[in-house]
Amino acid sequence: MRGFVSENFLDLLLDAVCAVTPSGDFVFVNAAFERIFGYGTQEVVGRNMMEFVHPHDRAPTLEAARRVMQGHLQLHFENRYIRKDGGVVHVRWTAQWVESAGLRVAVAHDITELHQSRALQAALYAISEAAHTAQDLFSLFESVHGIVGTLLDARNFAVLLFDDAKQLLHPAYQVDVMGRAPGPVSPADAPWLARLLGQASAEEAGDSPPGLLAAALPTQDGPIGALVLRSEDPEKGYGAADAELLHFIASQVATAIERKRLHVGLQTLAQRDQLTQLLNRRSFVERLSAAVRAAQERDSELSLLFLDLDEFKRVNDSMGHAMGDRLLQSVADRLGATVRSADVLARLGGDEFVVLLEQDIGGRGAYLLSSRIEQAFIQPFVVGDATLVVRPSIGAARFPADGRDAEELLGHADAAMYGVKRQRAASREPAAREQGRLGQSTPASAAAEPFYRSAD
Ligand SMILES: Nc1nc2c(ncn2[C@@H]2O[C@H](COP(=O)(O)OP(=O)(O)OP(=O)(O)O)[C@@H](O)[C@H]2O)c(=O)[nH]1
Repeated sequence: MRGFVSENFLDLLLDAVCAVTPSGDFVFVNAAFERIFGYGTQEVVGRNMMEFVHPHDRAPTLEAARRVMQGHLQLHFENRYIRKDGGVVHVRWTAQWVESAGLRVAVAHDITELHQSRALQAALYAISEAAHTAQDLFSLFESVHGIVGTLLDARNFAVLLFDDAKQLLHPAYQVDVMGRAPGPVSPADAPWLARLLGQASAEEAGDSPPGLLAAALPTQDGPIGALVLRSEDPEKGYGAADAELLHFIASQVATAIERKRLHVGLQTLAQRDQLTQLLNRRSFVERLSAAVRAAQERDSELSLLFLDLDEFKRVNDSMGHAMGDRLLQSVADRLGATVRSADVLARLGGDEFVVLLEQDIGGRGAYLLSSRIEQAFIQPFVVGDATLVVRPSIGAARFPADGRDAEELLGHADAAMYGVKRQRAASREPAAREQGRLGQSTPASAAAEPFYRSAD
């Protein structure tokens, strides 16, 4: 009966059945073994099973085999094998030592699909988690890269985002093991990308380059870009199942990008001054408070500069509020170009600006920056047809000497700035009196001299 069963039923089983010697050499495999692993009987009998085990799983597999040899019935041991076609197959084993035959007998159930759906579920969860936790789009793409890498060969991976204005796809993130770094690409020059973005038909586009796998990032308003994977072995490339998988992932990534963009947009809106795009008062005070805490911990110092434009009101009064706005924007740009990238620049409101020197190099650092700003304002501002000369009064405060917290420091720097402004006004007074300007209702353009002037 036993012979009858083995001869007639073993090859009908969906699970692989095999028998190996104590050292792990195959002596028998059934037909399902070939369906699962890709190797026929002739190709494996006499070879050691460890050759086929995924390198990462060899140690636990040897340990499981040792336990079977000790007489334990091994149920539900999971490991991975490399299929003949190079693919990875996940299997769940049941194995037993058969003393009478001197062989280990094992039955392997293919759980690759189950594993893939589990991995996919985990990946989708991780992508949505990353959309919430990533600080910005780049870190979101870094996380997505890692996640896609758990499912597909993503050693070469790029996220291309579509720039509507320029009609170009920009690599917002790309990692390439060979160091290739292609720049922006126009769908007009890459028909396969045009097809992905729905701008060309399959007939027009033809096949995508060998070894490439790409999926559009779909949104309700159309694709916003694409995920692109490149295999190092174009012969092997990616299959239809991989394409389907990437397509599915791409739709989740597109949702995550949209969510992140919205979040970053709202965050920027809340943190930035809308006129100049500099940090606003609220976020500057947060930043200053954090810097004070850090300086306290490090037992170090920091400096703060407080700037207020002299007689800015006259620009508004004589040339209009819109012109005043444009001057404030130009002032913000010039300040941005004058401070170091490590300094934190903000507009507190009106014509008041502040600079925080987090990487402080002593009181001298603040003094030097203050002089540099004064120098930068010597050059007139050209706003539309007008050439305007405007100067800032600058006050400074240092932590911890001038204040223990953000509020005290700002108060001190503000007061110092007013001291400078008063001195200046006092030194201007005699000259203004001479010209008969004080106490008179004078045309703004005349009264403004020398603080601003219009182009002729
Ligand atoms: N164009 C424009 N003006 C603003 C804005 N916010 C505030 N202001 C004006 O900026 C002026 C600031 O005036 P102050 O700093 O008090 O006065 P000032 O003329 O600069 O005089 P001093 O600071 O004493 O030299 C006020 O007239 C405000 O109405 C803005 O967003 N745009």
